[in-house]
Amino acid sequence: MTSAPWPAPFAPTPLDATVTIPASKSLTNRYLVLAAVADGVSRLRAPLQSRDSDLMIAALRALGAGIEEVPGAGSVPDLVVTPIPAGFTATAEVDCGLAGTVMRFVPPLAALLTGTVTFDGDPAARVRPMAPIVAALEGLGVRVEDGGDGLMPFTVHGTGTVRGGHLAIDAGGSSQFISAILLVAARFDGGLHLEHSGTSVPSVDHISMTVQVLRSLGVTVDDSTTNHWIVRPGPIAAFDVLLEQDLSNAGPFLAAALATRGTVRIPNWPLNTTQVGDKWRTILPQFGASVTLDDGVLSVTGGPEILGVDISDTSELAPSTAALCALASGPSRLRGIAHLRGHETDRLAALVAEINALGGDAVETDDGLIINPAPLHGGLFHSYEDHRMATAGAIIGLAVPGVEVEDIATTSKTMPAFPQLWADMVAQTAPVGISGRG
Ligand SMILES: O=C(O)C1=C[C@@H](OP(=O)(O)O)[C@@H](O)[C@H](O)C1
Ligand SMILES: C=C(OP(=O)(O)O)C(=O)O
Repeated sequence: MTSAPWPAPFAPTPLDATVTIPASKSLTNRYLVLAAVADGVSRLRAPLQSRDSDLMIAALRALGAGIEEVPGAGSVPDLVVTPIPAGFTATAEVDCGLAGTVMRFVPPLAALLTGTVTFDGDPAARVRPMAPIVAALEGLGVRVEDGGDGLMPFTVHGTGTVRGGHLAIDAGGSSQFISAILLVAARFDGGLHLEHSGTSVPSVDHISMTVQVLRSLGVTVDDSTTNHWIVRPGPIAAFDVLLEQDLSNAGPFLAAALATRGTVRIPNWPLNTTQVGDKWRTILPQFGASVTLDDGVLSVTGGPEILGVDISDTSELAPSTAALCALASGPSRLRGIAHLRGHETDRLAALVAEINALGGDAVETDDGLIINPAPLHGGLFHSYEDHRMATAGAIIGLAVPGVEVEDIATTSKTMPAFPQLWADMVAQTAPVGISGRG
């Protein structure tokens, strides 16, 4: 169900705000999968609570994992995960919603069980690329029944073991195809030699995250040859981990500093992280912001104007980046993001449509966007059930009076608290006008 249009807070004066962001989706859902196949009971401290993590928890419970909420140190409960018992037989239907991490990461795990597991999701999920996962499982000797198109819905018929060995897939559509197989590969009889057979893999930082998380749990992964990953069969250690905040979801809040020529601070910024969102520290200065990281506090101050940029491989940071480009005084180009056409929506088309509907000048290229300066006006910014489209609209709305975001509740995919956190951030600087239409 969608909510009424959300009048995006307009900030006529510079913000001066401090914000804390909930936990990382990518880390929470990786650790959940790994806890389900680990050698003992694991604990996730301060995990993300969101639609994508809820869907992952429900999926893993349906596959036999025990997942219990217990009081944590803060307001968010910890999760204690008991792994799937050996020999577990599953007959389950997994709802993937629109979560790439659920639809890609869980089928290889289902292949390790005995039984039949059907995967389906939102209508928008049924067009997200899945064929390399289906092909990978079939290549590993697992029977998968689909409609012949490699899309959801499909059913995985597990026999309790996966033989492993050498496997070549084309992961040009999503890094998640690689991460998905790597996450459980130590449980394959012969381990795995995974090879990417296409030209380039997108979102490589997310693959590095997978590799580093696996290594931290004692799994041997060799990624020394480009486009090859070798995982040795063996134990996956149980763990007790405190989740980092989501640095990609920090993006809209940091962008708010630029959109209002103000300052936004985020405490507890991790000093060593595998999250792609750490790249904000190099992306935002290109727009003219000053960025410092002192005593774990990331502080971003917007410059007198937002400069145009030319940036490659922004991955899931692209929608927030594009929102800043739409507010910039010079032309911008975003490259290396063709695969965004297979994200929650076709993000390239959606960004062009919504920026231009507000008077902007954006065009698609083969692999990204060109966004030229143009005076923006208020209007309805559609979110396409895409959390990052909704937050892109919020960024623009800070600088342009009269922007409304359709379906702001879609931010619950990874950050249900977004509207509240955004309002709290804006309220930290008075006076503030709230400017909706009508
Ligand atoms: O592994 C992950 O946690 C993710 C990988 C990336 O997917 P793509 O490679 O499809 O961009 C990213 O965009 C997504 O939000 C999360
Ligand atoms: C692409 C994204 O999500 P998903 O994990 O559903 O692929 C995203 O969060 O930007």
